[in-house]
Amino acid sequence: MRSAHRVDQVRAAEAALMARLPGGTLMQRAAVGLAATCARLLTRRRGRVYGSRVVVLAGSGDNGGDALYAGAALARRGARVSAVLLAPARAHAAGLAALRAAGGRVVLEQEVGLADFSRADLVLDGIVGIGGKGGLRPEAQPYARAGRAGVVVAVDVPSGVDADTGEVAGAALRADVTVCFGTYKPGLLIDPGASYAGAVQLVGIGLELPAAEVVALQHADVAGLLPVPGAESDKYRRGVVGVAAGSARYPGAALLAVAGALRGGAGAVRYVGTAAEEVVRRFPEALVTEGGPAGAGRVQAWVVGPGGGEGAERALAEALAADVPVLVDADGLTELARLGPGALAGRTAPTLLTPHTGEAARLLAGAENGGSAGGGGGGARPPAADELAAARLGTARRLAAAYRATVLLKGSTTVVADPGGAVRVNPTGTSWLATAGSGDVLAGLAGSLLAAGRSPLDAASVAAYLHGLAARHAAATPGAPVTALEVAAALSTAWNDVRSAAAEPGA
Ligand SMILES: NC(=O)C1=CN([C@@H]2O[C@H](COP(=O)(O)OP(=O)(O)OC[C@H]3O[C@@H](n4cnc5c(N)ncnc54)[C@H](OP(=O)(O)O)[C@@H]3O)[C@@H](O)[C@H]2O)[C@@H](O)CC1
Ligand SMILES: [K+]
Repeated sequence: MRSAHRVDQVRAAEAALMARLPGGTLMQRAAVGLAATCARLLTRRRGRVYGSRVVVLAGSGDNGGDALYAGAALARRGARVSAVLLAPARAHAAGLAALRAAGGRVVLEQEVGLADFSRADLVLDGIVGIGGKGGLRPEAQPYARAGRAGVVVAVDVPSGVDADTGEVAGAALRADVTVCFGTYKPGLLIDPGASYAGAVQLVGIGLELPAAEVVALQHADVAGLLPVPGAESDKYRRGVVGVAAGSARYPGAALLAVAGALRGGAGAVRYVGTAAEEVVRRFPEALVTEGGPAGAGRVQAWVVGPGGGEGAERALAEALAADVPVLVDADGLTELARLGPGALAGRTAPTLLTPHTGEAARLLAGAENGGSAGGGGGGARPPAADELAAARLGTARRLAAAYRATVLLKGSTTVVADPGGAVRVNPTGTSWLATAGSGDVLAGLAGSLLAAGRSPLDAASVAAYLHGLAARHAAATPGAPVTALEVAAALSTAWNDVRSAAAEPGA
């Protein structure tokens, strides 16, 4: 599991540890780890550190200090190191002295700095770290636009990325590798920040941190959360997932949601809706009923909404009336936005919402208006979907708080937020999942995990993880496009992948 902590948590842990250690110890630990990664990267690129060209971009804080000390260590191994000072009067004095003593040179002119930057074998981005506010300042912006021949290593956080949220206000410096200290930061795991961070490496510096609110699951965590039938299991004990999906207009959504549900570990899938005939023809193992959730037999969790069309209103009302977990997706979310959070107020079983950012915008507007069906204000401007996408963590949390439900916000970096504050970010996503029907598969899969007894947080984060992995497996060649049905078909490979990696010694 990758655990990410907020800046205030890191600062508190740092202060507690620094009170017990000689001054400068933590920065030295950070710089040693940073220099080791840089040396490995240079050796991979050029065969050796000696003679390689290194540029240190140093800002005014300790982030610049880390970079200058690491630059000094590389200079001692024979690298030709230039330090570009973005705030010359406030550069980290001891770090600068160390660099000079090791033979590094200092560059103050931007033109020279940019020329060095563009031809360097390796650039250390120490402009700003967890003390940063806002995007890159004007003096640093040309580096974000400049061409580069070598590898860019961000120190702790790519400069310009908000460490707590992954938001980028204006420009940020794109890194190939980020070396972070003490813990991951949420902004390194959540887009757009994550897309600036490249490969993220953690250097331990001995911080004692509280339990993390934001985590990214890894194979071993997911393996531990997969429902595995015991010897005594029957289909009811394994869970029956009810799928209320599809309509005359969108029969395909029913098939895709059922395809996902069949591979999520529930013991049986019960389909209700107008596509019953197509469903049973394609999936003879599914139980089917025409009509709505109220008249269907026993289920342990409902999935309602994919391709629901005009039937979504009734399906949602009937599913929410059942005292079992309910996953609401697609047309079910549009209907829920119309009703507002009051529609969930009487529920005691959990609810899981799976919006993309467009649906999130409608849900938030519905929450602010008290539901347009409820005759509330109705006048608030719905938040724009792209603004919500740029602030994914905050959006998921706002929705979870407003609806008192677990929210899986889809998109580049799927974020799952529990109303209690816990957040999981998905590390397996791929942009090829932005394909028609892929959300229907995800809804079925997550609903199946709910029916099998997983909590909404676990069901949603495990489903997102397997779904992303399946999309990678489904591609004929790495990075090739995939269809939603291929993703559903590859779910068992993803499942096996997770289990076998977790079974390996040392996992
Ligand atoms: N915590 C730990 O355990 C350890 C932390 N360590 C390291 O310390 C780093 C944190 O150092 P820090 O606190 O000095 O802050 P830092 O990020 O260097 O920047 C603050 C300076 O930048 C400025 N500034 C602000 N915004 C800006 C912007 N957008 N663009 C440009 N400049 C901007 C602001 O000045 P201002 O101009 O606003 O007065 C201020 O002077 C951390 O990321 C890690 O690398 C390790 O050494 C070991 C242990
Ligand atoms: K940085």
